[in-house]
Amino acid sequence: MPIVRNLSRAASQLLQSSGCGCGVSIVPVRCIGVSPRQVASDASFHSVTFSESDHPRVLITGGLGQLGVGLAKLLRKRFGKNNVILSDIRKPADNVFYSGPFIFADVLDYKNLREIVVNNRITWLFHYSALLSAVGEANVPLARAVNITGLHNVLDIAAEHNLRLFVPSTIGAFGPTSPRDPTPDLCIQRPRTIYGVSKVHAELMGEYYHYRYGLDFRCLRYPGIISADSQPGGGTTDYAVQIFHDAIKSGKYKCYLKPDTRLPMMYIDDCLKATLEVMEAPAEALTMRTYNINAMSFSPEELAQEVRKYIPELQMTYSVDQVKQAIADSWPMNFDDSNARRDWGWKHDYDLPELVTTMLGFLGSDSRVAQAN
Ligand SMILES: NC(=O)C1=CN([C@@H]2O[C@H](COP(=O)(O)OP(=O)(O)OC[C@H]3O[C@@H](n4cnc5c(N)ncnc54)[C@H](O)[C@@H]3O)[C@@H](O)[C@H]2O)C=CC1
Ligand SMILES: CC(=O)[C@H](N)C(=O)O
Repeated sequence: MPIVRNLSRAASQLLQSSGCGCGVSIVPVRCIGVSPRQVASDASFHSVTFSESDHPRVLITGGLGQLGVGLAKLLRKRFGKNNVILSDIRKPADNVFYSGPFIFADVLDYKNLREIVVNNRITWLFHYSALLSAVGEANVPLARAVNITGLHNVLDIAAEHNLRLFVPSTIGAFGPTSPRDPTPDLCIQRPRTIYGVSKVHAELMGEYYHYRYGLDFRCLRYPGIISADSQPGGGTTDYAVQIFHDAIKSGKYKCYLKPDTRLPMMYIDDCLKATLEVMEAPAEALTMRTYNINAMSFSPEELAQEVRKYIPELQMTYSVDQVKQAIADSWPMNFDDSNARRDWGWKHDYDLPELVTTMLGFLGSDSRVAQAN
């Protein structure tokens, strides 16, 4: 078996020469030349003060979606404005562009992404780019490219440059054969959407890179996220955001899921708080690298009933979208997040009543909320 012997000798020589002595640090560096397009990064990114240099240097990919702008705001408050770079392939609104560093980054362009990480001395990466469940089913090739090839690019760059990497997963990483009430961290995962398949792949690849190359990979499975000042990007849980807008505007909402479809949900502030907390948690506290997090669980009819406490005239009708209903019927109804609560002290702040008053207050129905209380 001379070939096998030679291969294992070569591997052990590489391991010994890796420098850190831990035996896992050979990183999957891709053989590429120097990019011909050495874009000078914005001069203001370089003007890091002494105290700012103690903070991580953060890049958020896919940052112009429902969650990224809020995450940038939270991280900038904590680490300083210039230490957090928001990126996307879309054009930012003026208020986002002027609120801190923004850069174009296509996660499918490996060399450009690598250049951004190097030029800006990035140390933490939040990988938010993705096509969500409903839009993913409408364009499987694109979802496969962004969610899987994009992830591979990010993983290699993170491993090569020793980054701490956060990749969100989702309730959509489970499927009809998973236990649904509640769904634990470790169980059967056979999702039936390209979105879910790509997220299980992300969980497994991230954990593999952690054990194989020492990558500091951290992952939370988010429930459906509800926010007032940002629009969802084409998921199955989006109804729980739209209902607030329509209830205030017209007093009517036509729901695409059946009235009793129960799904785990969370207010955006809790989601972003959890994301920062797991990234700041000491590595020793993490017994796993992928955690469920949860806050509440409700059906469209239960949400409508809570909204009617403040907008009694709300009329809810149902026109079921078969694709979204089939997806929702295969997802968890309740999420077991006891490991996150035990390991790094996860605790949500918003249950259904607080969610509803906060959303209505944000969207301009404060007077109705005040009258009802
Ligand atoms: N919003 C939610 O309810 C949940 C979100 N998540 C995860 O959190 C992350 C962020 O979610 P959202 O902000 O809601 O998503 P979103 O769909 O609102 O935003 C995704 C962003 O990715 C960008 N993008 C698409 N292709 C790209 C490419 N080639 N290169 C760079 N960027 C690209 C889009 O322009 C978009 O701004 C996603 O990974 C999602 O799977 C997980 C569970 C629930
Ligand atoms: C729960 C999610 O991941 C997302 N909101 C979707 O519905 O696709």
